[in-house]
Amino acid sequence: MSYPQYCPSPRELDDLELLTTGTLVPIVAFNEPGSPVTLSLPGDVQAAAESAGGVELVDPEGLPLARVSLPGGAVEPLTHAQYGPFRRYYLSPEQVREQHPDRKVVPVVDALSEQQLERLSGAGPVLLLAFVGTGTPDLTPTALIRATLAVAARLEDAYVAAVPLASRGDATVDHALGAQVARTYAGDADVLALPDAGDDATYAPDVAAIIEADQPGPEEQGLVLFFTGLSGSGKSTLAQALMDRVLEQGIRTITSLDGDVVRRNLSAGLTFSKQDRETNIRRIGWVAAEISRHRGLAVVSPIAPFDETRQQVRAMVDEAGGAFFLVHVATPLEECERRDRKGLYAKARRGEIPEFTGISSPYEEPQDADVRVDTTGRTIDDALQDVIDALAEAGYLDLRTPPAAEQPPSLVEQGGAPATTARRNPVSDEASAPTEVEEGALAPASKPLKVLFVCTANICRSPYMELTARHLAGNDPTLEFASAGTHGFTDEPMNQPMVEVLHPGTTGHDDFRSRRLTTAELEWADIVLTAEASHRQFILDDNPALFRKVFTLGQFIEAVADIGAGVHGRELLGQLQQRRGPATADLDVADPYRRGDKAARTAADHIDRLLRAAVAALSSAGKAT
Ligand SMILES: Nc1ncnc2c1ncn2[C@@H]1O[C@H](COP(=O)(O)OS(=O)(=O)O)[C@@H](OP(=O)(O)O)[C@H]1O
Ligand SMILES: Nc1ncnc2c1ncn2[C@@H]1O[C@H](COP(=O)(O)OP(=O)(O)O)[C@@H](O)[C@H]1O
Repeated sequence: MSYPQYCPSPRELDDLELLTTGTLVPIVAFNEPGSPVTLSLPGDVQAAAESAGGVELVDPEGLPLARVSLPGGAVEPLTHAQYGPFRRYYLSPEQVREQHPDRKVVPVVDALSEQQLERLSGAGPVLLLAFVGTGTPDLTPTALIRATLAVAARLEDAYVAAVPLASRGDATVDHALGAQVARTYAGDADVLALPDAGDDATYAPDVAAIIEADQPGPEEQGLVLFFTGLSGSGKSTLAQALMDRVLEQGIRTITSLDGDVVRRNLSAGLTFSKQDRETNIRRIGWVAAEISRHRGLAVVSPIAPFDETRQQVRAMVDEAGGAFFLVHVATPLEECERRDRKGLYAKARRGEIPEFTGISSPYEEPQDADVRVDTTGRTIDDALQDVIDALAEAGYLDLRTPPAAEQPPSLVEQGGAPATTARRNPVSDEASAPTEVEEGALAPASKPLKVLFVCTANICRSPYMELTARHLAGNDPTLEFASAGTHGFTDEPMNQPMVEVLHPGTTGHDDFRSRRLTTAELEWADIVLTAEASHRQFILDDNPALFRKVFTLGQFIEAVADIGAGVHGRELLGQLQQRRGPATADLDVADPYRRGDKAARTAADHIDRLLRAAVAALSSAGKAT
């Protein structure tokens, strides 16, 4: 009967290696009575192992390392771990006694100080035994070996060996086990235990440099910004606004793992059962932790309703050496339900969505949040400020100072797309030279404002918007228009029912051909106006940094109405951020495709109403003349 396979924890993997090399003698097997060297199997694996008589332990990549018999826990090695930096220094007690006999063995769990070095210089031939197991050194294992090699180079006669003795989280047990291992390595020679470095310790310059490089300050550390809260609480909105600020500062890059986006990609197919939600969050946590391992910044915004799973993510990030910062977007259920921007709460109340968080599935309020923000009755910028202040206070990220070149908001060019890249003008289809506008610099008032309309296939609504807007604008030199589709085919003509409802005198429909939305077009545009919220979301999923310039046409007009008459062009764009309301479904322009002439007429009338207000507000012609 074949043994079930199991990949143990990092601590257990370290122990396995030590058991197979005889490092832990007199302990020779897992789970000896009273021994701290344990292997714990999940219930199903334990049951299968008991009936098979043992378990096969594999490394995280699935390579079989050893068989462990049950009961008894005796270990039969299959392969030795052969990889990892400085592997050549991982010597067994037998190898040490053979290669480096009669040396005092000095256990090392941290970089050695100048004072400790001084102590060693008169000690004769030594073997510095670096304890590099999981959780033992404060430094990473590689840095501890590097620092120990640097110290050995300063001594007259010293060698270095490494042993992966892991911490059990109990100082007394760790100390006893460490002493026992050191004695095993020493054999007949002595063990020389150095006193702790103490607070006044100083380090040789090369050792100090190794410590510093290994322990980045909080501002250089990887960071996982974790927004948790009910659906509609404002997680994505705040996360996106925060990412804008990070990108504007230009110091760090970001990986965004938005709840909805993850569900469409990394977690496609998962449901909202407790188990699937946990899987979803652990996947997000795993990816985010890997990003933090490489000192990146990951911004994640799932509901993450369960405390235990959030704690697991915290532990994963911690293990990867990153910092975990929990933002509880604590907008109460009543407010989220009032917003109901996706209409999901209403459905959940009607029983059409089972296990809906806050209604029929629990949300466990975090007790360990680094900051708690209730967005009720507050502007996005105001709520964001709480997060920014808390981040700065924690020392991870200081977004309080605006970029040096910050200009008065009404004059700053909108959007986060780099302004120095070559831009294609989608209207004329000519490649334009790189613009002379530097990021953050004033956008010359004389430059036309570029408006991009977006719908699904660029054959009904967005071409109608483009052509009608141009018709309404007449010869207005302050405006340029283009359109594109999120999906669908390119080079299709405009849909005939929509051509039929164009205003008399509107030109361009004969030559019009559909186009798929590209990054170049998004960069070209000063403002992007979409037919539906789903188009806006589609763009923001891939380009969260464009948050400030993408609106649904209906959402834009609501904000314009709020700002009032008399504000035009770029000045208007500057004020939009403060007046931005939600892109709710009732503001969408319904899709008339294949729904007959009446639907085309309805869509055209709806668009006309919105466009008249839009063109009047976006045009600076009245002001310029
Ligand atoms: N049953 C149920 N409960 C909660 N939410 C639901 C459900 N069904 C669909 N949705 C939509 O999915 C979004 C939440 O997905 P998450 O991946 O963040 O949820 S979880 O963390 O796995 O619990 C959430 O999006 P946000 O509003 O952005 O939070 C909802 O739009
Ligand atoms: N102060 C605020 N902070 C964040 N969102 C706000 C605020 N005030 C109103 N809202 C609105 O609440 C809604 C929150 O939606 P969203 O950010 O998608 O939430 P979640 O990602 O938590 O589901 C948006 O429509 C947003 O415009």
